[in-house]
Amino acid sequence: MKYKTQKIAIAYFAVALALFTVQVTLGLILGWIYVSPNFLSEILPFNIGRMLHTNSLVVWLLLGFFGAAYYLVPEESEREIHSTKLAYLQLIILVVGTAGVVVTYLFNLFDGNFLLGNEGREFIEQPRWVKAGIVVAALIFLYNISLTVLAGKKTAITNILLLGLWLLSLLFLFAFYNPANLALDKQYWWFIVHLWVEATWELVMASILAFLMLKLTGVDREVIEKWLYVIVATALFSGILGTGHHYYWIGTPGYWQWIGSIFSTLEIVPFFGMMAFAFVMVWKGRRDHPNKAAMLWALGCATLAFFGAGVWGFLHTLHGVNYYTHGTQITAAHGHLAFFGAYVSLNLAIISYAMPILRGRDPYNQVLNMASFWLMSGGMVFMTFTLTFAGTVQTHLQRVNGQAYMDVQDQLWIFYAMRFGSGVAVVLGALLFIYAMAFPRREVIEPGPAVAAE
Ligand code: HEM
Ligand code: HEM
Ligand SMILES: [Fe+2]
Repeated sequence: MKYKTQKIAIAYFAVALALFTVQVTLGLILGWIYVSPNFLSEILPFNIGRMLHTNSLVVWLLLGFFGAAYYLVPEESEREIHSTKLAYLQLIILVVGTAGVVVTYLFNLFDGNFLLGNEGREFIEQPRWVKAGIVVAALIFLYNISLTVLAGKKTAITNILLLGLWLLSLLFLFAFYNPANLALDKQYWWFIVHLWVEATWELVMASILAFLMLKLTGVDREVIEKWLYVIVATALFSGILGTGHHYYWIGTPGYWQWIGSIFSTLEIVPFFGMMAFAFVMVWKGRRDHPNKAAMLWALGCATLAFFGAGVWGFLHTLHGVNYYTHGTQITAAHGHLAFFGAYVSLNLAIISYAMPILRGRDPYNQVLNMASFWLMSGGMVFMTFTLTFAGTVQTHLQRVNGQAYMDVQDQLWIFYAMRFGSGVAVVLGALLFIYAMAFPRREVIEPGPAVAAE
């Protein structure tokens, strides 16, 4: 570790991983409710658990991005972070906001209250006071990081990271705009939900991957920067108009069906680019970096993101297909693998790389970390298949044959049972990851002098 303010990242990563455990455990509960619908129905209704599952996902991913920024910006800018105090203040605000959300959702408090009640729009259900807190925290973060970058060396990696973080924060402001007209409400709602994961977060992903490749493979910075610019340009070119794939059936004009189909198909390009980038860098790289687990997560991230977002996204993005699959388990299959591949794995990659350095622990539990990669990724891939099968059957019975929703659900039981099984693997993988990062490696018993002499 070259700069002492990089240590801020430890706190962010620790809180992120704690929330990650909460998120996947809630997923498991939701998965069990699908198998046994009355499970916990009095204490934790499905809709509340679902809000907590998706919101904790987004919050921990963002905390991970913030942590990644606090780790890599000093190294890139060759400067300490402008203010350590502000960085911790930002974390405290976010933790208090998260606690507020959990309490409000769990006990269903302040229903309908303008400031304190939850808003009920998927992913941005947070009460308005929490949203305001998020904006304050984001402003503190942007101020702190921007001043650091401006005072120091500017690299393509920090420029693109900052661009992504600024744009995603600005887009969050649409969370305050909730028009009464449902079509308009949805139109702006996708500005956050879609333009986050399919535009601005992609910039964050590309820059963090670039940083990891720079460190892990030792390829020249100029080569990495060229790739970075191409990826960012194709991401923005396709992703912005690609929002149209959510405008097919919400009451917007019909031309969106063509704009959405064409541009969202092009969204495969940046994800393919990131995968090709990662593999070409490893192939060209001269460095044999000892942290193989970080490399595994980085390559896994680029690959699973290509499949989850690119391939599974394309599967249902043409409007002729989406007409049938909209809002079925096909959507859930894609949502899970895309989020896991792109953003969960990205965070686990940078955490795997940075934590051993931050905590001065090298060698660390690397083999366990790699085992957690296979367990978690295997579980998520299996879950994606079970949901894809469930979604295919559902689409046919419900959308083609016209059977009632609940009658169809009854016939999908076996897929949901298998999804639950894969969820168990994911949760175990997550716990293993945390164990590998949190605890020192057991001492390796060196051969004694007698053995060595043989
Ligand atoms: C890191 C891993 C995970 C990620 C990234 C993730 C992500 C998500 C996302 C984005 C949604 C909303 C999906 C949509 O609107 O289509 C969701 C819902 C859900 N997730 Fe997960 N999840 C993860 C782990 C799990 C696990 C381990 C389970 C357990 C089996 C699970 C079960 C569910 C269920 C049952 C829903 C509700 C789906 C519905 O409304 O029909 N998730 N998750
Ligand atoms: C990492 C990037 C991505 C993530 C995290 C992601 C995640 C999601 C999630 C969670 C949903 C469900 C939203 C909801 O209805 O609540 C969704 C919907 C959708 N995604 Fe993605 N996605 C990504 C990239 C893509 C790409 C590249 C494509 C196209 C090639 C795509 C095509 C779609 C389509 C068509 C829907 C609407 C499904 C429906 O009509 O029900 N996604 N995505
Ligand atoms: Fe989208």
